[in-house]
Amino acid sequence: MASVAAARYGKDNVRVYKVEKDEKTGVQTAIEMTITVLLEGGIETSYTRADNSVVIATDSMKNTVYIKAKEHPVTPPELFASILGTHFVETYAHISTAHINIVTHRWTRMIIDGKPHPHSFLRDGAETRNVEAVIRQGKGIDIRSGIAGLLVLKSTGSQFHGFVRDEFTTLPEVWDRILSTEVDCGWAWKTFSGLNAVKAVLPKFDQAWEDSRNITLKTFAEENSPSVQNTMYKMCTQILEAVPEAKAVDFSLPNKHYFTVDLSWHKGLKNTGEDAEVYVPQSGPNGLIQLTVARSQLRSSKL
Ligand SMILES: O=c1[nH]c(=O)c2[nH]c(=O)[nH]c2[nH]1
Repeated sequence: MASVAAARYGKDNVRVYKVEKDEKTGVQTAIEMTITVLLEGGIETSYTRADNSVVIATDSMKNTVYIKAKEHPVTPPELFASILGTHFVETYAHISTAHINIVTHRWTRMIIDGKPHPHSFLRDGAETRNVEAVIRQGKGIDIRSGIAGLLVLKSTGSQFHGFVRDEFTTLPEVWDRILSTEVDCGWAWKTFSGLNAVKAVLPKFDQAWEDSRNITLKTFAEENSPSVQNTMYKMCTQILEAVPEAKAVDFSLPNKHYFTVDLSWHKGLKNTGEDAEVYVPQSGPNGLIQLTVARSQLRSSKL
């Protein structure tokens, strides 16, 4: 006999834009998000017996996103995800869990003649602020906040040596290399008991995002990196210290390689070692280094 082992469904790629207007100053703020809603619960019969009486149409989920965006603040995204998810598990008795993902895109205020412009913005990069929230009926809210698509490069201040050398190894050891990656990182909050518990720590969400971003950039820039592995561990431990409410921090970093090119065949041009100036950016294959550091592991590593 076959049986349903797992099922969830919902609306993906719900695009929403909201403008916040400060009537006193005339300053407006643009917020653009892409939202995913996935629901779980007593929906098995919709798959096994064509029982649509348990189906909330994904079209209605999309409508709900727009209505809740009108009725409530959409920032910080951790709050809006919690509001949305709580609505679904509290409104529909047979829905036990709501998975709400929010990707917030950058609309950075323009600086015109040295002054912040009241209503004009630019997209200064593909970086997004992300929230993955799981809202369980009567069992609290789990949130992972994060940053994705933050492309960084340093032209020196990175090394890689001392790794395994055997009959499969061709990579030379280097004491000076280019380091580039696209940061995907996240910090998982301790479980919130419900929407009110999320509301109680509201300012901490923006602060955690700012601290995590600053720590990531500062560590990347200032450290003479011995490896992606060690640099990302340093980022994780600092974020755990800066965000006491986070129980774990994770990073996924592709190593975007830049290869040197030997040009000595052309009139003896020197372009290797200390003379390297022209490199060939690689699209793939690339390294991919991942790490999660949890608070308890951090404590035991200090013993
Ligand atoms: O920082 C690095 N870590 C690795 O594991 C690795 N492997 C590799 O080929 N280059 C690098 N760089």
